[in-house]
Amino acid sequence: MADSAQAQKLVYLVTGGCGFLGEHVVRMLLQREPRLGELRVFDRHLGPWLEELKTGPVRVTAIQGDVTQAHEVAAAVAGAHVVIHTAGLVDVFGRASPETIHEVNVQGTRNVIEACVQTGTRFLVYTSSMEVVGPNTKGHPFYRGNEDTPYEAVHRHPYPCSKALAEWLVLEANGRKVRGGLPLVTCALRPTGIYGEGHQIMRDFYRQGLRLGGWLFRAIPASVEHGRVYVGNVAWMHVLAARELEQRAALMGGQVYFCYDGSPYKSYEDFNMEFLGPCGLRLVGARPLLPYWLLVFLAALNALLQWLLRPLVLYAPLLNPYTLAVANTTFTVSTDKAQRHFGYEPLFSWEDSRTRTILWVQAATGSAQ
Ligand SMILES: NC(=O)C1=CN([C@@H]2O[C@H](COP(=O)(O)OP(=O)(O)OC[C@H]3O[C@@H](n4cnc5c(N)ncnc54)[C@H](O)[C@@H]3O)[C@@H](O)[C@H]2O)C=CC1
Ligand SMILES: CC(C)CCC[C@@H](C)[C@H]1CC[C@H]2[C@@H]3[C@H](O)CC4=CC(=O)CC[C@]4(C)[C@H]3CC[C@]12C
Repeated sequence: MADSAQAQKLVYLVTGGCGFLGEHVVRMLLQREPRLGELRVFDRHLGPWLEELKTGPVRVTAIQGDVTQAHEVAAAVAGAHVVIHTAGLVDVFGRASPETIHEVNVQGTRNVIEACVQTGTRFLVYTSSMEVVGPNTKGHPFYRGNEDTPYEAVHRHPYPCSKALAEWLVLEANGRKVRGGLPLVTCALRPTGIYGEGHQIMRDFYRQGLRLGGWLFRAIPASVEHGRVYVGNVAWMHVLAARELEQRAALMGGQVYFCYDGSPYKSYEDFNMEFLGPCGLRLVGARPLLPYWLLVFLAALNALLQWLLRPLVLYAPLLNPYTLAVANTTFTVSTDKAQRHFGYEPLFSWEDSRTRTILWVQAATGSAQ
C-alpha cells in the first residue's frame, strides 16, 4: 500500500457482514473504497441480499462461519489486507447466556487477532461500543464527553463487560508482529446507539405503537440525553479508518474513536419520535406517565420472571434493570478526534439520515402488516 503501489487491489474481510451495521459496511466498501479488489463477508448467518452483490465488478466472497471457531476465522483471514471486525452478540435482554456472550465477543475477537498475527494481516478495525465506557452502574451522566473525558467505567452486565474486554484485547494487540515481521495496526470505533435502515428495535417500537392504536407512552424524562448515530455514518467511519490505518499507523494505532455525526441530542424516546412521528405515531405525555420507582419495580419483576421462567420459556422483554438504567442515564458524545486523526466527516447529514430511516420504517412495516 505504499505510494508506488497505489493501484494495488486490496482484500477486505468484514466479520458480521450480514448484521445491521455489517451490511452497511459491506455496501459502503463497495461504493466508496476504490482500492477494493475482493470483499469477504464472514457471518454465522449469510443474508440472501449478498447474491446481488456478486454480479458487480468487485469479487464478493460469502463465508459462512463462526468467530468462536479459530480455524474458520484463520481460513477467512488468510490473505486479507484489512479486517473489519464487527461480528458480535448484541444482547442486553437476557436472550443469550453470559458465557455465550463472552465466547462470541471476547473469544471471537481473540480468534480474529490471532488469525491476523498468524496469517500476516496488518490492519484491524474493531467495532467496539459506547458501552465500554458507560453508562456505569452508578448512573453517572456522561454529558457530551469525548475520548479523554474522565468517567468511572464500572460494568456488571455481560454485554458491556465483553465489549470492554474485547476492545482492550484489540488495542493491546497493536504493534504485535504479524507473520512476515511487520507490526499489526489496530483501532477501535465506539458507536453510541446506532439507528437507521435495518434497526430492529426501532421497528419493534413502531409495531408496538401500532398495536396500541398509534400511541406510545413516555417512560423516560425528556431531559435525559441519549447519544445516537446514523448507521451510514458509522459504516463510513469504519471504511475511512480502515483506509487510513497504514498511512497514519503511528497516530491511529491503538486508538479509540467515538462514532458521531450531526444527529441531535435527545432522549431515547424523543429521538425515536423523529422517525415514528412522521409514520403516524404519537408519544403521550410531556413527562413519564409512570413514576420512576414503578418502572424500577417492573424492570426488576421482568428480571425475576425471566429467571423463573427460564427452564420453560425465554422471557426477554425490552424493559429490564439494565436497559432502564441505560435509557435513563444521560450519555452523549461530542468530539472531533476521528476528524483530526483520519479526516472523518459524516457522509450523511441529519436530514438525510432522518429521511432514509423514515422511509425504511414505512417500507419495512408496510410489508410486515
Ligand atoms: N446496535 C447498536 O446500537 C450498536 C452496536 N455496536 C456493535 O456493532 C456491532 C454490530 O452490531 P449490530 O449490527 O447492531 O448487531 P447485529 O446482531 O445486527 O449484527 C451482528 C452480526 O454478527 C453476526 N454474528 C454473531 N455471532 C457470530 C458468530 N459467532 N460468528 C460469526 N458471526 C456472528 C450476526 O449473525 C450478525 O449478522 C457489534 O459488535 C455491536 O457490539 C456498537 C454500538 C452500538
Ligand atoms: C421504556 C424502556 C425503558 C426503553 C428501553 C429502550 C432500550 C431497549 C434501549 C435504550 C438504550 C439502548 C441501548 C443504547 O443505545 C446503547 C447500546 C449500545 C450497544 O452497543 C448495543 C445496543 C445498546 C445496548 C442499546 C440497546 C437498547 C437500549 C437499551
